[in-house]
Amino acid sequence: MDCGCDAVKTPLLAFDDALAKLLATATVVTEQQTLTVQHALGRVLADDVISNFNIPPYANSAMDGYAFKHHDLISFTELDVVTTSLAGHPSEQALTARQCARIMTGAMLPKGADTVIMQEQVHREGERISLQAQIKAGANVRAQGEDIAAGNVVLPKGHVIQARDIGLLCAIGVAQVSVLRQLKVALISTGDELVEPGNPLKTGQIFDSNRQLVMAMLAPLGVEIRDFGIIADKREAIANAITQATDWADVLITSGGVSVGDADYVKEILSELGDINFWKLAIKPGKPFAFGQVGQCAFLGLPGNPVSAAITFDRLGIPFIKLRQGQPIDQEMAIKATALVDFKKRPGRTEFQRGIARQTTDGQWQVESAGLQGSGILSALSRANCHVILPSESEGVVASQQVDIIFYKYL
Ligand SMILES: Nc1nc2c(c(=O)[nH]1)N[C@H]1C(S)=C(S)[C@@H](COP(=O)(O)OP(=O)(O)OC[C@H]3O[C@@H](n4cnc5c(N)ncnc54)[C@H](O)[C@@H]3O)O[C@H]1N2
Ligand code: MOO
Repeated sequence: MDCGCDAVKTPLLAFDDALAKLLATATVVTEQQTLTVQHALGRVLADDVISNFNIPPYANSAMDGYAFKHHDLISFTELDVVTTSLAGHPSEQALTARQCARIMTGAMLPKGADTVIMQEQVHREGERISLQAQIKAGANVRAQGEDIAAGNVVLPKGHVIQARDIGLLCAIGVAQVSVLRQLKVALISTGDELVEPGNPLKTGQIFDSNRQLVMAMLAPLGVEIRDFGIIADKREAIANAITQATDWADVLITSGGVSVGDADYVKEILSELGDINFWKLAIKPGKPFAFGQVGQCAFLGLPGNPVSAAITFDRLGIPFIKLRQGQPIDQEMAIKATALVDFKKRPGRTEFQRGIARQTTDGQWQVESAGLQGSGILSALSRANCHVILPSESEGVVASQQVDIIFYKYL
């Protein structure tokens, strides 16, 4: 039993139950904004995007060569070159029997043509060509609308815009899109011992690493971040910072002060200003993680220990924020790996240990420990590439047994 602390009174919530509770409250932002396509990367579409154009808008050549009517080949072995079609400069001349057009890749097919032969497959003398290869009707022609038909939905509402979609949107001539607004995320570190990196370190102080780590994890999610910095372990200072942050943000992320120490005010103040949905999880690291609501703002109270902050934010914070932003949460697949060492634990909490997984030549996965598993050991977290997941009631695994791993994506 723990030390006479609140763990005695507050039962630990199972990881899956905590995640389910968290996600159950995750309402998606509804406000929309219009953005130029260039600024829409990573954003969530608020409406379907419909193409006003056929793409390609006109039948065109896939090769540099000669365009002609395939039917002519029944009667003729040679064709006269009567016009030229360049990309951006279509030929005005319609082809008649036994005629062909010099044509370049991307150029519009002249009227009367339905097939293109590449120039390497013809013999040209003056303005006459003879075909040196068999060719099928319609060969090397990109049909009008073969990629996208006018009126089709090219990207559905709710889609997260990827780099490749920017190309697609530009190809259909869309300059602006309607997207959901960014989720506003505020960050606070608490602790008298904390100093911003780059400043001198006095006795009893450490550098703040949690806020920067969480901000780095948030970067690919494209949220709007406001950094409220380091707040001293003083009730009033913490209450002020939390009030300011929750007035502005959709989600407040705090680090530290959620355990049971004499200066651990964060959880206490959050419960005074709002409601704690749950506190204390049956997970390791990250037991004192707290979740709740102050006014319209949700808060995620990360434990101060750096690895606990990182792991709880990865396992609980990222899916919550993705869902609030209207993004689908990652369908993570735990895979089986052979433990190369013992991964031991005590029953009672689900553990997310730091592992280094590698694939063998026969495609099997193996995992070793990334080092010390303490919740302050950032060097092991940095070396690791995956969570080694040890179920709550297990005592871990011994070397050569199979264990579940999940690769880091945001860490
Ligand atoms: N009597 C008990 N003590 C503790 C318990 C418990 O159940 N009973 N739980 C332990 C666990 S588990 C964790 S995790 C920590 C969490 O404590 P807090 O969230 O209150 O965090 P702090 O006490 O403020 O700090 C803990 C640790 O982390 C360092 N820290 C804090 N913030 C940062 C930061 N931004 N960057 C880097 N390092 C940070 C801080 O200096 C402490 O060393 O409580 C255990 N104690
Ligand atoms: O959960 Mo604490 O995070 O064990 O250090």
